[in-house]
Amino acid sequence: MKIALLGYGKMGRIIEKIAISRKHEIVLTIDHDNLHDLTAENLQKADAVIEFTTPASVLDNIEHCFNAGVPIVVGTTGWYDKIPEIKKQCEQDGNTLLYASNFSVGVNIFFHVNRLLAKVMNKYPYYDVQVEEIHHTQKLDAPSGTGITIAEGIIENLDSKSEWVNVLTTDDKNDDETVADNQLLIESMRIDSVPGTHTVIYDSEVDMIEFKHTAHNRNGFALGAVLAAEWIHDKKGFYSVEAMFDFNS
Ligand SMILES: NC(=O)C1=CN([C@@H]2O[C@H](COP(=O)(O)OP(=O)(O)OC[C@H]3O[C@@H](n4cnc5c(N)ncnc54)[C@H](OP(=O)(O)O)[C@@H]3O)[C@@H](O)[C@H]2O)C=CC1
Ligand SMILES: O=C(O)C1=N[C@H](C(=O)O)C[C@H](O)C1
Repeated sequence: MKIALLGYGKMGRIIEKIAISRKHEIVLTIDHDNLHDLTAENLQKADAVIEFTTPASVLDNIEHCFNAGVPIVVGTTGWYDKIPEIKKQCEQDGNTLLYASNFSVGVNIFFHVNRLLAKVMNKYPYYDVQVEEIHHTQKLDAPSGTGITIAEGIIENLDSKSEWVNVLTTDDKNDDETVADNQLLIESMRIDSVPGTHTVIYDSEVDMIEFKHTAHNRNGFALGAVLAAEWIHDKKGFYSVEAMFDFNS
């Protein structure tokens, strides 16, 4: 398969290696220094695009791929308030996009079990729940996309929570934020070069249940993104990565 990479940072570089190891060809690589090469003609050389850039550039990149008629796999986080608009554009105009807040197999198993656990915890209302996420200090967005997906999985299945709120603990002005009973706290921490750690904590007066995923490196994210490009390149429409993993079947 021919793949175009939008973003050649920490993720773009690992995705390139994994794609080549799976016998794909990288036909275009776009980063900040060669944005002039981001043309429909160049994008159309690829069977699929893999996009890992920044929250500020992802929407323009999606538009470029839609205009060029090339399927896009989006790994960038921090744009999810625009999902309804993008989904509509896919459905109306026959565009193709697959996104994931986290492409790793382990995290997608975690997402699935997190939903099941939240359902179980409905029977035990004396446990309160919160989500913690830890990432490297270069991360631009908070909470993490993965943290949001985990929180949404809890809110959809646990009757006591109806919205999430975020506290970035390095941000002093948020330290005193109070959390209402119906709110699910996502606590974000930025520490050194941590690739991504997510924990769901159910706490009661007598004990605590911790459900945790720790990424040891970025290889799992990158492999998942390449698998997604392989899965989507001949499809049409708007997909989340859940459709690819399909744990319910
Ligand atoms: N879904 C998932 O599984 C995962 C998602 N992510 C997400 O992916 C995104 C990228 O992560 P990561 O690779 O670690 O970040 P990096 O900052 O290492 O890389 C992003 C790259 O994109 C470049 N860039 C900026 N603007 C553009 C543009 N308009 N077009 C093309 N390239 C551009 C940056 O250049 P410059 O530095 O010069 O600005 C940089 O090289 C983040 O949003 C992160 O949260 C990360 C890991 C896993
Ligand atoms: O920025 C990162 O590094 C990561 N971002 C994704 C997120 O926001 O959840 C996925 C992973 O945790 C790494």
